[in-house]
Amino acid sequence: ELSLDTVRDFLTREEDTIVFSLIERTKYPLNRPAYEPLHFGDGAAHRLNASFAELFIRESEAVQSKAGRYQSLQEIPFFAYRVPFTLAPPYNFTRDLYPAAALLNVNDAIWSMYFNELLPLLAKNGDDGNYAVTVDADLACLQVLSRRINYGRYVAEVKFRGDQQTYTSLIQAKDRDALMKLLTSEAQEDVVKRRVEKKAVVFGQTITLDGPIQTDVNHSSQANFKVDPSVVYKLYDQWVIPLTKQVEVEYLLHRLD
Ligand SMILES: O=C(O)C(=O)C[C@]1(C(=O)O)C=C[C@@H](O)C=C1
Repeated sequence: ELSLDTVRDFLTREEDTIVFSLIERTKYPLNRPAYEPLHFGDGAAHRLNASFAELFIRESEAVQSKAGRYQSLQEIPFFAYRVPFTLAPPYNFTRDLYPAAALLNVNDAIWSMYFNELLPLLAKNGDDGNYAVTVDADLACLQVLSRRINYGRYVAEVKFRGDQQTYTSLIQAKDRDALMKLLTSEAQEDVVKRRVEKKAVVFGQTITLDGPIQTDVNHSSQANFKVDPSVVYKLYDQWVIPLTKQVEVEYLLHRLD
């Protein structure tokens, strides 16, 4: 049963997965060659128009697609596939989303944000050649960020059902700004950003048998966390929440199609 509480619980639990997946990526150096166009042999003719990261993610998603991952609308791949059958047992997923807007997503924006903005803040310079495990860690980050952000479809569906009259007139007027204002709760955004920063403080500590676990975000700057809590705050403030809201508005604009 979808409600504002259940969709917010879902987003809250995804925070844990996001923080842990970022922590995993920080284990590896930047490993820049994994993100540059691949070359085989000499000359321009041997240059592929894709990086190792793109090939790895495309192939990984193809396997997962065959295994039924994208049968659930909570999951949206970065590359499009036509897969004739799935290997997984069939399951009748509930269809909570409005069909005309169900597949709407901002994966392209998530992809470029992750590689161009976030990754340089996460990974230290260096190259240890462990490209497959590194890019596997990128894939885990991308998948959870995509699931969280594109879950804005479900949040928007709940909000629409909760106030159909107001939303319907704004949708009919195609009033983006008013829709954005109506679905925004600044108090909730503040809770989310401060909580996720605290999770980075708590989850990212080196655990020893003596001493208390640190929970105070403001007095923890001297400590050495696995992922910088201020980067996690910034990730939510600048990208995760704004993109989620973009998904919500786009979903609503197609809610009466
Ligand atoms: O919880 C909500 O109501 C949401 O719409 C989700 C979310 C978020 O991305 O965390 C986005 C917009 C709101 O202003 C508050 C929070």
